[in-house]
Amino acid sequence: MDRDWIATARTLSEALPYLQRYTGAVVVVKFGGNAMGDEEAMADFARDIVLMRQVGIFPVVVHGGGPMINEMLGKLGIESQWVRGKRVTDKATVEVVEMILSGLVNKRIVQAINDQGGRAVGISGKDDDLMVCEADDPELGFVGRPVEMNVQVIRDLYNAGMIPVIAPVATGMADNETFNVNGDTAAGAIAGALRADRLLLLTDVAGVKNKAGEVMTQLTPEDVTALIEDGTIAGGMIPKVETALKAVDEGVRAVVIVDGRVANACLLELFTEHGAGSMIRSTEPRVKPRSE
Ligand SMILES: Nc1ncnc2c1ncn2[C@@H]1O[C@H](COP(=O)(O)OP(=O)(O)O)[C@@H](O)[C@H]1O
Ligand SMILES: CC(=O)N[C@@H](CCC(=O)OP(=O)(O)O)C(=O)O
Repeated sequence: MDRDWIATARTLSEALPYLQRYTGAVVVVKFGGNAMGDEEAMADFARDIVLMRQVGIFPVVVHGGGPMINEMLGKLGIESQWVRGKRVTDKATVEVVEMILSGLVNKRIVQAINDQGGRAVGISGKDDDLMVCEADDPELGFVGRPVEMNVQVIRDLYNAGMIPVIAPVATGMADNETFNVNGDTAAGAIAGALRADRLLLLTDVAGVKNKAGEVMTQLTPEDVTALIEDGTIAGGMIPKVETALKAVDEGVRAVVIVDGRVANACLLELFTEHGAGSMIRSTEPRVKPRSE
């Protein structure tokens, strides 16, 4: 028993350099539907987020919810087609997407964080015109590509001690338009606009795998392009790596694709030497300072 307490104290002590490194850092965490799992996984994620805020990090949660959307569409007898990891979205589908993401999933995460003592506030890309989109591709219907980001609402929330939890649903340029945005795309656009220190993309695999099925701990933009071209990176992993490249290009220091099924995935990545998953980072020095 005594030994366990000693180990706990040592773990905390060893985390000191990482705690110091990340104080004041903005960390955007994309919580994918497949990583949400059961209540325990949700509570575990929520505890990590609250701990991050407690030690002086500004966590910003952007979530998905693809499996939950599928479940409701199934009940309604609506089928989805997928193109390059994105859901083809007609009018009926976008209504279900908004109900499930902004309603059910967003509030479930908010509640889980608040249950752990955090102060989560749930919004979508529509609130304060956070994310304004245009149609990504005519083939995809109401799938949005963010074209205008207004991230002040996020800064206002985290500077006031709150944890923003954001559903990837957005407004369009025209009145009454609603767009379904891929969760990874939304997280990348938000991280880019905030020039975040880290973007963690939580998913249900150990990282990006190469042809031999091994997890790659570091990836360059050239690796990513080659792996998409030869089909090694496919399906839902495509928007993730494309997001990572774009985010790094926009000034995010590093993007890490992390296994969200592992307990304390965020803490493992941020606060231990071990790190986790696949990292895509810029070798360029930061050009633009982050505005407060
Ligand atoms: N090269 C690859 N490495 C790892 N996963 C890959 C790769 N190519 C395709 N995938 C698939 O991408 C999936 C992750 O994307 P997705 O299902 O959209 O996750 P999430 O719901 O967490 O956002 C993995 O479960 C895996 O099946
Ligand atoms: C355009 C598009 O594909 N939107 C996604 C939004 C949810 C999402 O991204 O969920 P995950 O992160 O759980 O996959 C969808 O309709 O499923």
